[in-house]
Amino acid sequence: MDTTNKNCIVRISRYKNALKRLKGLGFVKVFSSNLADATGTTSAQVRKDFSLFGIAGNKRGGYNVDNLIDQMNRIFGKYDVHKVVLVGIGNIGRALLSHKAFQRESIRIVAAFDIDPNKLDENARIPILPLDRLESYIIENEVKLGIITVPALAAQQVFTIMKDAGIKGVLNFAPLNLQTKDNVIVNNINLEMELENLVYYIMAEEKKII
Ligand SMILES: NC(=O)c1ccc[n+]([C@@H]2O[C@H](COP(=O)([O-])OP(=O)(O)OC[C@H]3O[C@@H](n4cnc5c(N)ncnc54)[C@H](O)[C@@H]3O)[C@@H](O)[C@H]2O)c1
Repeated sequence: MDTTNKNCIVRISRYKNALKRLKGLGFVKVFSSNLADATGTTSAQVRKDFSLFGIAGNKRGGYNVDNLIDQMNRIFGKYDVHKVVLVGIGNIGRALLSHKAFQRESIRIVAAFDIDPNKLDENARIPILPLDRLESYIIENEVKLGIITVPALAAQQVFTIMKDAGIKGVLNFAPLNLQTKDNVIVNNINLEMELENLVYYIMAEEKKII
């Protein structure tokens, strides 16, 4: 996915969150200007993003909120169930496993894997299995998404197993950029970098240098 499309999908996600808020406030219709104000962009950008993703609606009379949310849910595949495997049951892995949204929504963690024999539990609500079963599990269950929450040193090895077994999208929490020449999308979540970024902007704002 190129950067333009990636930025656009991030904005669509923001529009969707804004729409949910506006719906909660009683809005039945919205204009592109409402969404632009709520997400810090311009009306022209909202309309451009909608056109790129084929989101239809009556521009002059306003867009129906429920209908927009429905169209965006389709873009994010909310009406299908997307199976996810998670590797590394440490602090972050456990937090993600117990996250309610992954239990009832369309994105569902179906199995977790670890190398530590003390952490395995085949009978848990989400089974925790040994790493050597990762490849066959992905293939047999046709899983397309993976989450990596192992230490940095182990992340590339885990990623290679996932990729070779057919995973197409990876959310990586380990602090390194995974190497891939294949058709796999990797989203790196680097919490330290994000915080550093925030610190910079707060400092810059205080000194009024941006
Ligand atoms: N904890 C944080 O606040 C935090 C913040 C930012 C980034 N991270 C990064 O996220 C990742 C996970 O962090 P954490 O705190 O949950 O780590 P953790 O040490 O608590 O857990 C890591 C887990 O991975 C397992 N593991 C190790 N090698 C493995 C392998 N080859 N295959 C399968 N499982 C393996 C371990 O047994 C352990 O259960 C790390 O890369 C860390 O740098 C963590």
